[in-house]
Amino acid sequence: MPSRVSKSIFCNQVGYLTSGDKRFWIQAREAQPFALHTPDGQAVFAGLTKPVGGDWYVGDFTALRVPGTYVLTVGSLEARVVVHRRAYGDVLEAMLRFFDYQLCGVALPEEDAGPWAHAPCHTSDAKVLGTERAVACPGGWHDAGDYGKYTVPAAKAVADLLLAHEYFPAALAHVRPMRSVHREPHLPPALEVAREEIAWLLTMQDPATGGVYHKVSTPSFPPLDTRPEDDTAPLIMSPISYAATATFCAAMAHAALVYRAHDPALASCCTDAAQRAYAWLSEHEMRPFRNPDGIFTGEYGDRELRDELLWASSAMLRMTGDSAWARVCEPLLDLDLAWELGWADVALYGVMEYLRAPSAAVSGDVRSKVKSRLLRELDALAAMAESHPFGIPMRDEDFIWGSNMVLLNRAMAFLLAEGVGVLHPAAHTVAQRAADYLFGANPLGQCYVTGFGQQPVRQPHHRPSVADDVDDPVPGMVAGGPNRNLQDEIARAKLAGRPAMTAYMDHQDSYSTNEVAIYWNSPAVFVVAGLLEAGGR
Ligand SMILES: OC[C@H]1CNC[C@@H](O)[C@@H]1O[C@@H]1O[C@H](CO)[C@@H](O[C@@H]2O[C@H](CO)[C@@H](O)[C@H](O)[C@H]2O)[C@H](O)[C@H]1O
Ligand SMILES: [Ca+2]
Ligand SMILES: [Zn+2]
Repeated sequence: MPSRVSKSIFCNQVGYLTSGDKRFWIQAREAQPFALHTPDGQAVFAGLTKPVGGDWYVGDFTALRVPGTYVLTVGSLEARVVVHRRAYGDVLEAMLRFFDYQLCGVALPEEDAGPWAHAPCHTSDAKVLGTERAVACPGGWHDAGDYGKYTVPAAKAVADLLLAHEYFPAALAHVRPMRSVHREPHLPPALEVAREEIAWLLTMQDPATGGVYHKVSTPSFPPLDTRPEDDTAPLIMSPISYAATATFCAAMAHAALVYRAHDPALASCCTDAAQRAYAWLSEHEMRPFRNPDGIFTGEYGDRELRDELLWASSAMLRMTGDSAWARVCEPLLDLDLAWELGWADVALYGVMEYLRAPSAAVSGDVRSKVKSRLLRELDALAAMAESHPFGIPMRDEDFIWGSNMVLLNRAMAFLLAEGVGVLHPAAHTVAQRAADYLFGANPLGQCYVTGFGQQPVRQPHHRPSVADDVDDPVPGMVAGGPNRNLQDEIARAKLAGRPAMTAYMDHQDSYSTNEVAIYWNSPAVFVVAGLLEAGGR
């Protein structure tokens, strides 16, 4: 098939860090000279693109380390590129403020939320399914484009934000959350934002048994053009589940450590909650959650629950420093679980908790075995990135529902590993390629974050953005991204036969490619903060 010649330059539409590596892509039949000029026409850099597979060519202008706004030209094509020490400062702030926009049960005032302000929503108690028991479970974040609040993905999102704070506090220090919606004492930004979800999670634990409800939602998804405050169907608490209780336990144990220095009262609540949740796990079987009759919102079903037990057990190990927990974790670390950071495959969170636990509490042999496997996992991802035209650790089969999260989780794994001494030479290159891809360096030239780039997401499957009378969507939201499995009507009608990396549509009805979710934004916050922190040095 004749190779196609680019109609555009595919580059990071948000910008490039002054000291970072800087690349763009084009489609061509042979290598092309390229140049960068200042707006007044002064040439500052010239180079030649190189083939990277198929008809893709890459241009590298890493050596340009003078901050500024430039015009990149390749033949008759041109693009505007920004080079700056904090090129990702604004997008990082917007991606963290997304969680405040998702807040449930509070008024988002105009002074903070701008035109996307709204009145309090979902303020009624929830009924425990099948009973007359009412539970107050206010606050927390709407999960995604819907208004459900689900324990399992909440645990991932919270863990990611806590990790971002622990790893990259300097990069996050400049971010301004919506101050008016947060209680005193004000905390470092990621902790301030995450505290709202932690406070809601605590309401999801059954005081009598320590078990944790799987979700609170209306029976069905409301229509897409429903504003939060207009979603007044009754709230139902779906049954306690093993997955919810285990991921809750892990998130609480992690939070207990992080908030000890900032909000001791919250930290001690988290400690108790984690202990009671683990006690429930010890008395219950690993039973996958299934939507009960009459409940049609998101299921977050998951048949493999040993990874959730690993995450809970190793979080308890790190929280207590008690080596007895290591004896529980070690056999689970030996299993052939998927070491990932997903909402269903969570083992890598457990691995990280184990490796970050006090060394006196773990076996030195197991620790080094775990580190070796982690390095092998990263080697496999690095090999994928090496053979991908855009340098991302993705194969065609990885372009599934939430593929942008898959990519961001993989980049996050490299940066997490660095924090426990598992250094991979490809770490920062993979993280930068993931950001380049997310911000526009992809075959669609799509910047997958609302409000950013020359071609931002404009029609996300996000009820507040659809239902309001504001043209622009809520900013800072990461869209799910290409999904080759055609899992919504629009995708089936318009995307059939498309190459995996282009099976995406910026359409409000394409929920399987264009929704947004708290646990798609959370790895993005981690990775972009990591790039900023490294670039800021
Ligand atoms: O769309 C984001 C969420 C909006 N709130 C309701 C949730 O139910 C929804 O979550 C998504 O729900 C989808 C449907 O259950 C999940 O999709 C599944 O994701 C799996 C991979 O995680 C795929 O293997 C599988 O084919 C696909 O159906 C996807 O991960 C998950 O992010
Ligand atoms: Ca699992
Ligand atoms: Zn709400």
